[in-house]
Amino acid sequence: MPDRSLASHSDVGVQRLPKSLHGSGAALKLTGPWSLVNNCSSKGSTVSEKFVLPEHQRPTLKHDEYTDLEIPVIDVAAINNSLEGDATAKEALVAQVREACLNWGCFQIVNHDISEELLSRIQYHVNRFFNLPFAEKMKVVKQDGSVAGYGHATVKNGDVRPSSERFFFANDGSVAENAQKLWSNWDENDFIGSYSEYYEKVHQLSGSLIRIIVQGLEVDPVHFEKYWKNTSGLLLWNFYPACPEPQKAIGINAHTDFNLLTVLHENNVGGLQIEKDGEWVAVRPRPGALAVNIGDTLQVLTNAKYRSVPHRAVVNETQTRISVAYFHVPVQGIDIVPHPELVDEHNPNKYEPFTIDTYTKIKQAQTLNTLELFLRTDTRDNGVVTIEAQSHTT
Ligand SMILES: O=C(O)CCC(=O)C(=O)O
Ligand SMILES: [Fe+2]
Repeated sequence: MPDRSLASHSDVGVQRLPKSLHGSGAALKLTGPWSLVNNCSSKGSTVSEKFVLPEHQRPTLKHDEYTDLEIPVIDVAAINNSLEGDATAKEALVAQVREACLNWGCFQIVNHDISEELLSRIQYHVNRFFNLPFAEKMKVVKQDGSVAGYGHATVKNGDVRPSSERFFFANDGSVAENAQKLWSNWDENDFIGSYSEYYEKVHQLSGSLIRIIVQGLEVDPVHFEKYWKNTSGLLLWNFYPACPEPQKAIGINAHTDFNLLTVLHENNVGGLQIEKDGEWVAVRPRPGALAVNIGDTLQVLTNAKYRSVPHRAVVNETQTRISVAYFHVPVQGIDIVPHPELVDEHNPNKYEPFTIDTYTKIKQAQTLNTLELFLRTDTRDNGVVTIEAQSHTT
């Protein structure tokens, strides 16, 4: 099964990059919103050509092809216990999370404090938004240079489009503005209320999770804290319409996330796949559970002890899938460097310093193996980095 190996999942051939950190695909041309017009199923029983992947890139693992190889499911009820209060439960949680981070780079959590009622309210708004007529959605289309708005995973000129739509939110007043444009006559308040409630909860939860994650490293946490003190995050709604020939298309290309940590809610359809030891593994959705994955910047802070997991989303023939991703983002303007206690003669510092501001821009042009652009020359094999060019941006 060729596509199961990540190494064979090269989109447009292999690029060879010079040692320089910069110039990594800045010339890529991105499509504009006009290319959103139709979705995967718009042609009836066959998939529209713009979504058809070359044969060698097609996903062979179906959305619901689950096996016994499953990502860990972790009960996080003890997440906010004080160590003094219930040391045993908390220590057990730290140990489970550590194992999951070392072996998988991701896990699912249950018994968190985001209620199923709130999750279904969010799903209601997600469905309502994406089912609006195209012209309505275009009222809030993402403009060049802004983070927030409606769009789809950016694609290079001439490349095939992922079969999904997206709506990005930013903490810059645009949520209220967009809500007004869309819902001025009906449930604007309900939308903003549900959005804010979810944002606050998932933001808090991510803050607690990241502390549990770094506790498992058994190093002085002070180095880490500046990266997430008063930090914020971004929410993204993803929408994957049913696709008449799902085996020919992809919902979101293989990528890693740019940030510290992502918390993902999905409906009960299935489609998320993660890469484990060169093979794709389908993640089984569990009602009420949230999926958590390590992002690139946490990989750097841990000097690659914890890895940012490559993942993708596949589509299916009959059901619409939605997901809501929360990206916990490090504070801007600070160099991201590994914890000194995780660097020694056996594990030299692998990365050149960078800020999240720079990284985010580069990530837009290359979404898989992006960190290889920042490998220190003394840790590279031969001074030349091999990357797979990708077409999706997170
Ligand atoms: O929808 C999913 O399962 C994955 C979404 C994702 O990876 C992303 O938005 O970065
Ligand atoms: Fe992602």
